[in-house]
Amino acid sequence: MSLKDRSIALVEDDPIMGESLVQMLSLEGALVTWWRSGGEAIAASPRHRPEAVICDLRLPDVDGEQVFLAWANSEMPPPFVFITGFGDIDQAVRLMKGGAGDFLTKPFEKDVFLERLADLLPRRSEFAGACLGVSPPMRSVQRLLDRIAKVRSTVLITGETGTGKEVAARYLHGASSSGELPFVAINCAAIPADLLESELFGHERGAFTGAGQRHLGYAERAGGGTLFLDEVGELRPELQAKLLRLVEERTFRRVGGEKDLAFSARLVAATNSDLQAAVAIGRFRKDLLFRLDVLNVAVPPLRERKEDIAWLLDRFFEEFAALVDTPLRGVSALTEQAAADHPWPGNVRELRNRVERAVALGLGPWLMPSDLFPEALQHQVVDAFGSLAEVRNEAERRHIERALGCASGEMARAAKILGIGRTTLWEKMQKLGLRAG
Ligand SMILES: Nc1ncnc2c1ncn2[C@@H]1O[C@H](COP(=O)(O)OP(=O)(O)OP(=O)(O)O)[C@@H](O)[C@H]1O
Repeated sequence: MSLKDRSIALVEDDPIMGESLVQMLSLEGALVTWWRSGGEAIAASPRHRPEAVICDLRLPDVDGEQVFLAWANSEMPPPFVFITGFGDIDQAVRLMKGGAGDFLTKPFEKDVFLERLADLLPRRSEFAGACLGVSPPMRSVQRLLDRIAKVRSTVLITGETGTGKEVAARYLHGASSSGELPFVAINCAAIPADLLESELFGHERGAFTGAGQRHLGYAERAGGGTLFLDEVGELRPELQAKLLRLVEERTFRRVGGEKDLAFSARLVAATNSDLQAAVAIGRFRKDLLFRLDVLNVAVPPLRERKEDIAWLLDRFFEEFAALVDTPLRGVSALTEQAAADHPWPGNVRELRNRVERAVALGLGPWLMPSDLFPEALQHQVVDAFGSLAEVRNEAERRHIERALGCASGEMARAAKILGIGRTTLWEKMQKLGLRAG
């Protein structure tokens, strides 16, 4: 697999080794960010989302393991390739068991290094096959994104926090013809306001104190791919003006630069705030909103698409159960019921976090409501108990609903998925008060 336009981070204190790796990767077309200390890499970890990190295990300030742990706690941790000396192999093996991607012992051959790195990079086309949900509202969001993927217009994705706006943006990117090009994400609220401009547009050497070398911003690194601006409503007025120029004229300038540079990526902005209201009180530019909101995709909150809850529960359960040695065999019907009744103020993110914790701590064999909602009082958990018949009916109802969802309401296909005859399915649906479609 080619490294062209893949964003790679390097954590290496040795200037000779660092230079040579940067050169080697750049020659392959990779977009490289080089941090010369572990501290620098840790400080940058919440903002930068490279597709892989190459990290020296022995760094002068903090251990490479600490750098790995800082990234491992992020939402989409990138794979790590550790560069180790002979004495560090035990530690490297332990890190691989903990989820790092690979390690190479110095000295290593260029071709071996590039091949092992390329193997670790996520395949971009995988995004295209992803499915955003089984509920009717999410299926229509997915259909809309499939249509938008065919054009290059700017997109505004709206929705409450944690609903999956970035997941939707990644899906759109993967489904586009530029899906092999970079997807560069930036959270406008997570970067200190005074750094944002140089992070977004880059800076020239000497543009300000500490700007020791030219730095390419996200707009430039996105190339012909997608630039995803999350929480765009948080941009300060000066940056709103610069973003307007980016969208209107499709050009930008690095901080301290004199040349206009062309912006060739598709811009996808996202917000969980009401931008119309922000315009009304003068906090957001009306002309910018007009330019961003060319195509609008509204991701509904999880409470408005309850069919996705059990589906996501299963997906996250499988994802986390595969990572640890757990006695848990699956999610109980009671837990599905309790999850369906929960309002999910933190949306999909909350669900994912709850499943992660439940899988880590659950004693099994089934993930129970108290694993998912440990804060609930004991008596509430007891109240959630129904008779066996109630629980069985509820589980059947949910399973049939999911099968119908997957079969787009077609009874014959749903019956096949469920492994029962059409008449049996029809009878069960009558009994449970379900309708197809
Ligand atoms: N359809 C989905 N399938 C699988 N995981 C999802 C889905 N939607 C959201 N998630 C997961 O939920 C979490 C939150 O998603 P994401 O970051 O896309 O939400 P967001 O709306 O962009 O949040 P914010 O407003 O806080 O930026 C992530 O861990 C993401 O992987």
